[in-house]
Amino acid sequence: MAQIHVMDHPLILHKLSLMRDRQTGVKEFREATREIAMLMCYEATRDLPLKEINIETPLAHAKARVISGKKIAFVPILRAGLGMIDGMLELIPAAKVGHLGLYRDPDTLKPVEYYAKLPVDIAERDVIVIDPMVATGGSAAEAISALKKRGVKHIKLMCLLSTQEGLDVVQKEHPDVEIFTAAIDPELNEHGYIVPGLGDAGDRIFGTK
Ligand SMILES: O=P(O)(O)OC[C@H]1O[C@H](OP(=O)(O)OP(=O)(O)O)[C@H](O)[C@@H]1O
Ligand SMILES: O=c1cc[nH]c(=O)[nH]1
Ligand SMILES: [Mg+2]
Repeated sequence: MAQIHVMDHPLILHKLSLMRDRQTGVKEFREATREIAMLMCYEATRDLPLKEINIETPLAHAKARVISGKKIAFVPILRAGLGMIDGMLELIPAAKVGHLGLYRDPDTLKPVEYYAKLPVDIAERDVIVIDPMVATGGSAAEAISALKKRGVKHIKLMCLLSTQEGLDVVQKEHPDVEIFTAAIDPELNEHGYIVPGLGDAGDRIFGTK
């Protein structure tokens, strides 16, 4: 079973608390989403392979390490995952971006796919799926399945808030996927919202409620 990494960095936890606060407006919520995504991208890319190259510093020859050309793609789950993409791209600007549109049916809470546009070479890329919320886990599991169907072999999942029950669903279907979450909250309410959570991430990022 691949690991679940729960963040403990004070900057991440501080910004996450800002996001939880109902008083936090769209601008600050969006900024915090972007910033946490950037900080978590740093954690999730610790295993990127390096190679040694020869360079000239102003003083001497040196052997220096650079990332060895790994092909990466980020796949935000629409809509809310879009709030995390700019922060990720600030760290890895050359990454390709695929989009998967899923919404949760409000009655069944099951994910419904409505859009998919992925890089043509997605099967050759290491993919990080991003979505601020893993509640029942249905959307994340479905997104990962959609990528595997298209031949993707190496997938990580990055979210801000999750529940243990949602993570269990993802891990059961996809034991190979390493997961990064800023926090794990205690429960889901009867509408499938994470409690205490932060509300509807998509609505708070885009100001739709
Ligand atoms: O783990 P689950 O129970 O599947 O729930 C999580 C999903 O719910 C939210 O999306 P939503 O359906 O609200 O769509 P939106 O991003 O367009 O608001 C969230 O961004 C996840 O994609
Ligand atoms: O708490 C939740 C659960 C699903 N989607 C959200 O945006 N928030
Ligand atoms: Mg939503």
